[in-house]
Amino acid sequence: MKKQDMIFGIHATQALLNNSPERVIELWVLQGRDDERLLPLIKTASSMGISVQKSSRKVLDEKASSTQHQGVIARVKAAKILGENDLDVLLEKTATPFLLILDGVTDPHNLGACLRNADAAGVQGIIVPKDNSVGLTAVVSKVACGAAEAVPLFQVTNLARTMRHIQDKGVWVVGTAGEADGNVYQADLKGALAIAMGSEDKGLRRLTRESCDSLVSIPMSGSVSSLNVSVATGICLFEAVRQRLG
Ligand SMILES: C[S@@+](CC[C@H](N)C(=O)[O-])C[C@H]1O[C@@H](n2cnc3c(N)ncnc32)[C@H](O)[C@@H]1O
Repeated sequence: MKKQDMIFGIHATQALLNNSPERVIELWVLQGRDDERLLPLIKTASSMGISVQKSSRKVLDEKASSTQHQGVIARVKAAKILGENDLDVLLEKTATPFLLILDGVTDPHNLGACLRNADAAGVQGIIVPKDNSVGLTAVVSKVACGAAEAVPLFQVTNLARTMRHIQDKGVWVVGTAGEADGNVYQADLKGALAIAMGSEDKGLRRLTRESCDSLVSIPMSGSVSSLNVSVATGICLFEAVRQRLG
């Protein structure tokens, strides 16, 4: 397990300082970039006693292995990996769980976008299988715009078993697949709920699909056969939000 990580981007770094400042070891900011968006961040970090170092763009690009750092990189202690026991703690204290299951999403941009959607929709936690899924990388954090530091990600060994476990605790699991008979707008998404999304290439695995309480599709009118998983996630989560608000 890695003991340290890099997180970059203004929103991701700000969220980290807000939610888990104890994880931040030091910040590197772009020399001469004392602009309006970076200054509050620099001030917050300095007030917490976190060292802030000025570096050239070239150094920042190298540290982030990316040019997408927006002039700020945080060196952080790696986040605690959450598992089945942590999920139980969440379920104990949550009256009406609203969860997202991602069955093998491998593209960091997709996981980042799903985290961002989940945060915006008020999802309390995301469940992913430990194997064959992307974890919380720096790119995921950057794309998630702060949501990776706000929404807990539970990495479980056996997804089907975890699904049965949350079902035993009263959570209704709705899987999504283009060929399902019922559509997401007809489904009841109001109670304790987990919405399960499949991977980019294969969709839901057979066992995951068979473990769902129901399956829904998003109606498609055009010529493409499926939506990007993060787009489909946003549609399903916000249909649930619409119903839960009503
Ligand atoms: C890119 S799709 C996977 C396509 C894959 N070839 C398949 O056969 O399922 C990734 C995930 O997004 C969701 N998704 C995409 N389009 C959908 C649709 N029209 N209805 C329901 N879910 C959809 C599903 O969770 C799917 O597993």
